[in-house]
Amino acid sequence: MASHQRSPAIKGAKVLMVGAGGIGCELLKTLALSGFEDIHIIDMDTIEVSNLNRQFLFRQSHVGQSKAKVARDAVLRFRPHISITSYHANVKDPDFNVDFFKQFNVVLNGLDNLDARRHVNRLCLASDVPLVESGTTGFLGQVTVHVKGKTECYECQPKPTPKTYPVCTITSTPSKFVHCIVWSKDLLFAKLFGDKNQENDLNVRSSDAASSSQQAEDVFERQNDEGIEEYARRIYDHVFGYNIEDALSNEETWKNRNRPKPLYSRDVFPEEPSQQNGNMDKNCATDDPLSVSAMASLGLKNPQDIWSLLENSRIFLEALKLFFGKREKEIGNLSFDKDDQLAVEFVTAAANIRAASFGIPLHSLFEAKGIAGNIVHAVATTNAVIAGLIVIEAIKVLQSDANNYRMTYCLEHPSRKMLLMPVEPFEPNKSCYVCSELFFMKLVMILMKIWQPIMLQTLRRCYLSFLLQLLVGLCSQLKTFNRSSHAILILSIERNLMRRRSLMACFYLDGRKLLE
Ligand SMILES: Nc1ncnc2c1ncn2[C@@H]1O[C@H](COP(=O)(O)OP(=O)(O)OP(=O)(O)O)[C@@H](O)[C@H]1O
Ligand SMILES: [Zn+2]
Repeated sequence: MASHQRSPAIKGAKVLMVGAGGIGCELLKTLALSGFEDIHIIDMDTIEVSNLNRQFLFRQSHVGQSKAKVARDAVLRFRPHISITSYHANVKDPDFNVDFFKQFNVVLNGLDNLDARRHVNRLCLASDVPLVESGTTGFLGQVTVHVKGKTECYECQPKPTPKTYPVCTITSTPSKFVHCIVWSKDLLFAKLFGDKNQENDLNVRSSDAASSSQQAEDVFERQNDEGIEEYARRIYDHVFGYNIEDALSNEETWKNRNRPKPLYSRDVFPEEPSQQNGNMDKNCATDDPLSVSAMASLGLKNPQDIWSLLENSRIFLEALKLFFGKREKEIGNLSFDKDDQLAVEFVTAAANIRAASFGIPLHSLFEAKGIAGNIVHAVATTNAVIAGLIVIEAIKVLQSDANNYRMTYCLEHPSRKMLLMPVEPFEPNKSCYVCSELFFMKLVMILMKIWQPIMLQTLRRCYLSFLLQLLVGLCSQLKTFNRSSHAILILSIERNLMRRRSLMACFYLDGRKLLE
């Protein structure tokens, strides 16, 4: 690539990469081809078969070997004269301390978890080394630059927590397929196969049952004299028929919404379901409960097909019957697992039947599994684009081109015909408890020294970060002090308290006193 145009800043740079996975493999290759000659790479993992479709430095024969080492060897094959040092280790190991970080001109993250990202952020702040941070989720990705005192640190803004949905949307007014999946997985599956005593927002009484002798009973309980077929159909009619009819009786709810359609098994099946029965024998060959399959019984093969309402209804009944027929011992203790084929089939079918009732497009088992397991399939191209952007920002950092630093977002759909959206980095957040250099730290330390036993107990009990943020709030107007030791002190306090060490240990990291 640009080897003949290498700038001295690139050639002389010593770079630390953390993570040799999807982004890391691309990044190492791009760094090497861009003229970087001294690269260190840390990754704690070994190669798995599932990595091979996108982590192109790895081959089948490498499965089980260190990612960092194999990535190094693969790149050295086409760039034999550069230096690549690999560490098969956790970046949180004490060996990777402030002194270790100080030897680098820039640190580049290709990690997949918040915890390690925060740790690297703090070490970069403490050692005053710029950090280029990155992440991808399917088609989405971002690269951000964090330079102490100039731009915000990785922890200046709170990170979004996993998405949750209002309960009423899930239980009564779904408008997206994901709402149907959450209902199917967290309410229906949990109610039928999980712990019966657990609180659950699913309506447990059908309108017919309310007026009958079943009034006080849980309709999800199978009666003593009830056959599996009869039970499965009763559940079907209850959740997709009676419950929807019940919801429709509240006119207010549907004033501005499309009314759902109640579905009963007698309407969905053109003939008696006994004639539709799957071939359970197709499941007899295996002893592994996780491979029992309603799809196999019914001869449905392609997980990427979108089943009709009839097919979903057949899968629903068949999966329910298989759970009671072949996995009865587990009932009461099951929780949804994306690797449990029968559970995925059941959840997909139930979500699709509910979607059909609410006029929401149906999805394939493959798609439903992704949504239910919160799986976003990695896209190799996104990783490659992000790796390229990391190198571009790293070069700017090495050339101290601060005016041109950019946070770049990789979008799924073009915005103004652009898929990449560059934004100027934000300034450090003055109330960030990691990078803001406020008097409060001194205050915390004095308090700790005086009240060590009490503080230790209290800190162990409450959330440390909450406490620190509270103190930041109180002291945010006070003058700053001590620029360098701030982030690392936080790191040390957290690390030592979590390991239940003495409070004085907090003032030392890797044997060195942090503050006078
Ligand atoms: N604390 C850590 N120390 C060192 N390496 C880490 C740490 N945490 C995560 N990593 C590495 O970061 C990399 C992230 O890569 P990626 O997101 O592609 O994940 P993956 O495990 O390779 O793939 P997937 O999770 O999608 O199966 C992994 O190789 C992982 O080992
Ligand atoms: Zn910060």
